[in-house]
Amino acid sequence: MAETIFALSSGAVPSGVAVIRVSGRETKMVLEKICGRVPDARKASVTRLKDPATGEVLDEALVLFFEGPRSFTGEDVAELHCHGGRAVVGKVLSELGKFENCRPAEAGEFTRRAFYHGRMDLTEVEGLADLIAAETESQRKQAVRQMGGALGELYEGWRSRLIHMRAMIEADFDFADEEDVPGSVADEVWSEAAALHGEIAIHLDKSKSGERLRSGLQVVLMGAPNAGKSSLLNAIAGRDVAIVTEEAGTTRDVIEVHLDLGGYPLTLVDTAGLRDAGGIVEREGIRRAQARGQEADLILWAMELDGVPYDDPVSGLPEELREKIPLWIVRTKSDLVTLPEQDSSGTIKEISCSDRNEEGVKMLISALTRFAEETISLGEAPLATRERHRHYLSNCLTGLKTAVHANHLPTELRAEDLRRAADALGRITGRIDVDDLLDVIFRDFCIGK
Ligand SMILES: Nc1nc2c(ncn2[C@@H]2O[C@H](COP(=O)(O)OP(=O)(O)OP(=O)(O)O)[C@@H](O)[C@H]2O)c(=O)[nH]1
Ligand SMILES: [K+]
Ligand SMILES: [Mg+2]
Repeated sequence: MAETIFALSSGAVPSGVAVIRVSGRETKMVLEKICGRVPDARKASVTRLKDPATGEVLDEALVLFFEGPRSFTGEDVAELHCHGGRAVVGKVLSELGKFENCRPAEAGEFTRRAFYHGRMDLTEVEGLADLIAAETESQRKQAVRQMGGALGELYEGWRSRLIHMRAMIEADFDFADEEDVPGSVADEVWSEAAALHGEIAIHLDKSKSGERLRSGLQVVLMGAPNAGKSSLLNAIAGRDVAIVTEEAGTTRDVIEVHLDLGGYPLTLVDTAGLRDAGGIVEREGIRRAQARGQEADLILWAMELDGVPYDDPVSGLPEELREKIPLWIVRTKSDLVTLPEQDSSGTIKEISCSDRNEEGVKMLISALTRFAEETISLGEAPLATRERHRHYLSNCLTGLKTAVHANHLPTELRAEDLRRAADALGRITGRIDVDDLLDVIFRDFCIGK
């Protein structure tokens, strides 16, 4: 990391204040040249920024200096809080680019350096990315917890238990000839390994919750053409998102609305009405609708409320979706008929509403909010939040399981499985060779972070 990097780290200009961050070996030199001195570390000072060549004043800025390793990146870091005008920011950045060994930062490069200098583990890096992307209150909570190291600590704790187990086995091995006691240390280790397997399995089981919280629950509106799906989407979103007409087959594209329901993220998806007929475009729409249904956490099956008893309410829904995905029936256009409250199939939740009746829409929204709370409730324990975590957790479990059950194999081989299990956890936190992972993880970062 020979080069010093710089970037605009605050949002788009123009803005009231723009924060330009500098990190690397030349930071002090840069400060001397454009501020005239290196300010006291961690103390804000108002300073004139000057063009080092001509002495021309570029801006009056609030300058902060953090001496490495006590900084975000672990290197010397400066923050120049300039006025957020386009020309001001452009001029300061171009002056910084003129210094030798200084160049604009790449996306995520400040955080990458923080990781390299041991300021953050990989789960903390991911937590930071999630915090920046968080749109709802529950996403913010989960991200703050992960950025604070809760998930990394959990995994490092498990990993050190595994390392300890291996050490016990090796010690036992070394002394095997000397002491001839039945019921060796190894037996204890294997039962502890089995217990750890149980703990990790429970954690992995809950990981779907953490991932859903990051990406939002997927709720897909499906039903026959003209059932009133798009009208319902518009009513729930509170704005005119999808085209509504009396023509059957109006919607073709998959239309998404992102909702914040009581702090929980939920994506509501409108789709083409399902039917056999239709032209090329509509058939493609129907194919997309079904594909989207496959990924749903919940399908809302829209059908007109008509008072006619039905045997199979969801006869239009493909078989594979019915069996796999939770489903509610939403009886639409409830303003057109008045019916006594009817109990239908009993097992499927049924809600009546109409885009012309605020009460019905409110009922549906609160039912969806409860569904979100139940599906992705945040407990006390940190949750795995990414497919990447799930992948290595299952590798860890495989290693543990093999070690525990292979009592016909030599102890060295079983200890090797424990090592594999520990390494899998080390790859989640970044303690074990992760070079191949870094590009994927830092890809989501923006410039200046
Ligand atoms: N009276 C009444 N009419 C409704 C209601 N909801 C929808 N409609 C009407 O029903 C027709 C179809 O509504 P859409 O929302 O386009 O139905 P859709 O299910 O999205 O239809 P496709 O996209 O073609 O599959 C339109 O003429 C709407 O105005 C309702 O709650 N009450
Ligand atoms: K329609
Ligand atoms: Mg529609």
